[in-house]
Amino acid sequence: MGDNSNGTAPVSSFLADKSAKIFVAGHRGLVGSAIVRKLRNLGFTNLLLRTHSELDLTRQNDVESFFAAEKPRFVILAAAKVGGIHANKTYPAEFIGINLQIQTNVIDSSYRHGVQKLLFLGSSCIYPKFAPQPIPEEALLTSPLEPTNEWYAVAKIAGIKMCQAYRIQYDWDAISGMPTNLYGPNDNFHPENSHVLPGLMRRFHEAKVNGAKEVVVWGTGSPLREFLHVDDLADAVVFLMEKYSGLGHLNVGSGKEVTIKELAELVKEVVGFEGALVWDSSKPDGTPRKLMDSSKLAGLGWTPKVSLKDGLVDTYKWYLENLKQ
Ligand SMILES: NC(=O)C1=CN([C@@H]2O[C@H](COP(=O)(O)OP(=O)(O)OC[C@H]3O[C@@H](n4cnc5c(N)ncnc54)[C@H](OP(=O)(O)O)[C@@H]3O)[C@@H](O)[C@H]2O)C=CC1
Ligand SMILES: C[C@H]1O[C@H](OP(=O)(O)OP(=O)(O)OC[C@H]2O[C@@H](n3cnc4c(=O)[nH]c(N)nc43)[C@H](O)[C@@H]2O)[C@@H](O)[C@@H](O)C1=O
Repeated sequence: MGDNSNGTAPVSSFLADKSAKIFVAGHRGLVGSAIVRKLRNLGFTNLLLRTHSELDLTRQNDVESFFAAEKPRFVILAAAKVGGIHANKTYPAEFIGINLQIQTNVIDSSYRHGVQKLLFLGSSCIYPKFAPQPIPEEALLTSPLEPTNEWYAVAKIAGIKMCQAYRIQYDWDAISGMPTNLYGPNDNFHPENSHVLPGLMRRFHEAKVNGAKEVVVWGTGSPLREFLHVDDLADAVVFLMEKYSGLGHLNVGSGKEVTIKELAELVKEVVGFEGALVWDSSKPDGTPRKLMDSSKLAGLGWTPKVSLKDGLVDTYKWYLENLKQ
């Protein structure tokens, strides 16, 4: 727990012991795989990893037995039911139910089995639909959520509150980071259920390969989104594990926003598709704008490094090398 003058710095170092056992939950996903890359690059040698089929985190007894047997020292919770606007709208029961189950099981078992520190990941969708921009952490629970993702957001808000409650009642070091929209290697490129960036990358790529004249893009193109490369997020996760032990959740963003129209033009250029964009305004826009205020994290000394253009080039390279066409 924090015992420094501002009460938010950890008492012991995360980076000091590279043999510490760290459970990265969701290690094959976009975020989990980037965290594993980062930890391995830093020299960590004792990562505890389980695939979904090896350990279903919605099963309380299995999670309990796993923690009892393995006793990790640190936990980074990057396992969740995740998806873009269409998936969130279509599968509300899964987005609230699975996420509540995973996070409740992992947070509670971590506490019960002596985990020294846990990091929970939420999302910028926890904030009200019409939050002030850029969105400060204090905007949480001040007005209604965006309906397309309220089920997921409610689960994520419960995760933040659970970490806070365990810190208050048990003096236990659980922290929460709220990333903005992420992208990068190992993203989900599903045509309907993905987020906008991988969804468009795949659609433009397939249109280029098939010689299509146009590509359909959802909504009006006017919503603004803030994107962060997942390698920057992984860097921020390690930074938070090392430097932060406060009660409040912290925003993790790039500080830069683009309209969906600008994003679509950029992805089109990176992929090299030369046809036209057609806007399908029957599809939802979602929240109009969600630029986060990440100045608290910046104040602790963390800054992102990857520009959107460089990140897109890197992601498209990964896509070409890794996806079965
Ligand atoms: N992607 C984004 O833009 C953003 C993500 N985040 C947060 O980051 C975290 C990770 O997201 P992301 O990496 O994008 O998601 P992914 O879908 O890429 O990865 C999620 C991981 O969780 C695993 N998982 C899901 N359900 C279970 C389960 N029941 N038991 C065990 N493992 C399970 C998945 O395994 P499998 O595939 O085998 O099911 C997968 O490895 C989430 O908490 C998300 O809210 C926050 C902001 C933005
Ligand atoms: C990270 C965050 O992600 C989700 O929120 P979102 O930001 O609205 O997610 P999105 O990436 O799916 O869409 C962004 C914008 O882009 C437009 N859009 C255009 N064309 C496509 C398209 O082809 N696919 C998608 N998915 N969107 C498209 C789309 O209509 C919307 O205006 C949350 O549900 C929640 O999961 C969460 O936390």
